Amino acid sequence: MTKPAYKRVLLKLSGEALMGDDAYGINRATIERMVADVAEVAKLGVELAIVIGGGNIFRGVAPGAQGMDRATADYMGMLATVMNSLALADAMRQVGITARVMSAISIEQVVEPYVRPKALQYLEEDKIVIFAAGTGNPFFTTDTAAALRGSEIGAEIVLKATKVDGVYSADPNKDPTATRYSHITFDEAITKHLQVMDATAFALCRDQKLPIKVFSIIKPGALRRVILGEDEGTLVHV
Ligand SMILES: Nc1ncnc2c1ncn2[C@@H]1O[C@H](COP(=O)(O)OP(=O)(O)OP(=O)(O)O)[C@@H](O)[C@H]1O
Ligand SMILES: O=c1ccn([C@@H]2O[C@H](COP(=O)(O)O)[C@@H](O)[C@H]2O)c(=O)[nH]1
Repeated sequence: MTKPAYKRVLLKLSGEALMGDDAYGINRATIERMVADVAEVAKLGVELAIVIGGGNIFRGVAPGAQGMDRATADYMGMLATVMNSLALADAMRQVGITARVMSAISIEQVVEPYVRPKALQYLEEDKIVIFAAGTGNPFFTTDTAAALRGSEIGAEIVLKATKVDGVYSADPNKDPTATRYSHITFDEAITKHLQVMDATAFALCRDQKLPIKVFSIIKPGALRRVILGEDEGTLVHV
């Protein structure tokens, strides 16, 4: 009998990874693979809330936003996460998973607003909750939204599913000599300026004593291994 190591988790899915090998946007095969991974762990009985990034469509700090008012660019980034959230929920629906998208910004004709008690109710009903539009505020990221919502819903851990298989001593995509940590404290990650997540997200999780696991969403079976508490990725802890 396989027993999950957690009862409730906040899964942060990389927006950038959604592109697959495409230049931008949502790659169909990639989103279907991500949903298959999620379906596999949902069956284990773990309550899942998801935050998805927007890097495959728009980032307020990207070169394409240069010259724009930062807050306006950030709202565009948040809307990009709404699109990804809707695509994710729809891909889940197609394989028989019930998901609810809740937005931090008000666009009620499209998606229901984020209301914490309602989100908790959905989780208790074993529905997957997808938190869209980040924190609802410019100058933040979806990593911080994951830390925030994870804290609000009483998740036991934030799982950052990204394109790299953990936290490295430097960006492994830029420095081939970078080495991977199996675990690292929040304070070390912040003082070493490790940019796999932003410092705001690290600081919030540290203050709330909410551990983070960074792992690869590309590696087959990695999400399941993380959920089962097996040795995978990097644990960031107090
Ligand atoms: N010390 C580090 N260890 C690991 N990855 C790092 C480090 N420093 C920078 N990175 C980079 O951080 C990236 C992951 O963070 P990023 O927020 O850019 O992406 P994401 O969360 O996967 O995408 P999105 O923001 O679209 O959801 C990795 O792909 C890696 O290139
Ligand atoms: O709380 C938030 C979350 C996101 N944004 C903007 O959206 C983009 C995309 O999010 P990523 O975390 O980079 O994938 C981000 O660059 C911001 O521009 C935001 O303003 N507030």
